[in-house]
Amino acid sequence: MTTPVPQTVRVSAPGKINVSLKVGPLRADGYHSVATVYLAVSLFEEVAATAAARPGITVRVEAGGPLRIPASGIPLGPDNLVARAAAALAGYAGIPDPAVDLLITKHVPVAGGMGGGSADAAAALLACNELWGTGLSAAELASLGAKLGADVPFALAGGAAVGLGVGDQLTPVAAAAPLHWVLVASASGLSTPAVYGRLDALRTTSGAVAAEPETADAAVLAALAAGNPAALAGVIHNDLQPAALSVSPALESTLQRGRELGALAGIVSGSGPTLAFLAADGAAAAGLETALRAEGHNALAVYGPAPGAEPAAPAAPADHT
Ligand SMILES: C[C@@](CO)(OP(=O)(O)O)[C@H](O)COP(=O)(O)OP(=O)(O)OC[C@H]1O[C@@H](n2ccc(N)nc2=O)[C@H](O)[C@@H]1O
Ligand SMILES: Nc1ncnc2c1ncn2[C@@H]1O[C@H](COP(=O)(O)OP(=O)(O)O)[C@@H](O)[C@H]1O
Repeated sequence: MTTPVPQTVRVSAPGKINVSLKVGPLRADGYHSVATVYLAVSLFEEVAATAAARPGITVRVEAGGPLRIPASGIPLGPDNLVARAAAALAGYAGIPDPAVDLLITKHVPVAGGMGGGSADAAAALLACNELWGTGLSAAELASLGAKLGADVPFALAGGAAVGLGVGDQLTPVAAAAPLHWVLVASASGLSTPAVYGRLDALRTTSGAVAAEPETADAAVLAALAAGNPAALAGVIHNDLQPAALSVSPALESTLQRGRELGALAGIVSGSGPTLAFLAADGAAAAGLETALRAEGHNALAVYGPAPGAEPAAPAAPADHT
């Protein structure tokens, strides 16, 4: 008996926040070395890869989800990270004429500082690896992913991890208990290179000399390992935050408001503009989500760590009762 070849493979992959992000000086290659602590959160992208009748890689996007993400700003051609992921895998595995339709179900804010495009790339790598039976190992997928974006290896891995290098050199770290957060999405995104560039400019203006970040913040790792949100609240830190606030000053008042409404701490997620507020527990996060929504913010309670890229749960059967 032969094993049936799957026609569609669906994979989910998480968005992330950086609970700690130290950024070094601008390097000659245009990147910055970082020492970050990533946390995958329970807001997932999904990519469905379907075998196509004719050669070519096509991309469609279904937007929406609890944060009502619009599809605008997402390229649908070969620049989309899922198309680049499929092409990279086909090139590596020696598939000359890949034929696949890729459907992204978008839940993570676009250009939001939560690595949504990286999650899509990670999901596409895993889905095409399964669809084409190419059998790449997790390490091979991570290495292909790192060429697509610094955050892609973490979207494959999920959980909580220290990221060194440009964020792609990962070491998983322990998290004793789920941490509860409330995300606040913005109506428009911020460009990651522009926010890194603003950080360089702010440092030049102030005369601050950035150190090469060599290790992740030990106090952050201890608070994660202990599952202690109150301790974590005192030490979460993002070197890109002043730059994101400088590009988008309106974020400051929302950060302030989240704290007034009971968040233990608030931070810009990655290069922003999504904000992440840390809550004491799940009930506090639900209350904060309600309070922020009542004031017109696009807020969502999530938890982390969450799993990395994995086969998506099958759709719930239709209820015929
Ligand atoms: C800031 C962070 C924090 O995790 O995430 P986001 O806020 O984008 O989600 C990452 O460093 C972003 O990772 P990612 O979005 O995958 O970056 P890439 O596509 O590889 O790079 C886009 C551009 O950002 C800048 N970049 C990125 C990573 C890095 N360590 N240093 C940089 O200077 C470079 O200008 C680069 O050309
Ligand atoms: N699948 C994708 N989803 C979102 N953005 C994508 C995708 N493919 C390419 N992009 C481009 O990458 C940019 C940043 O993507 P995204 O990962 O959403 O943001 P961030 O780096 O802030 O986490 C977008 O503005 C868009 O131009």
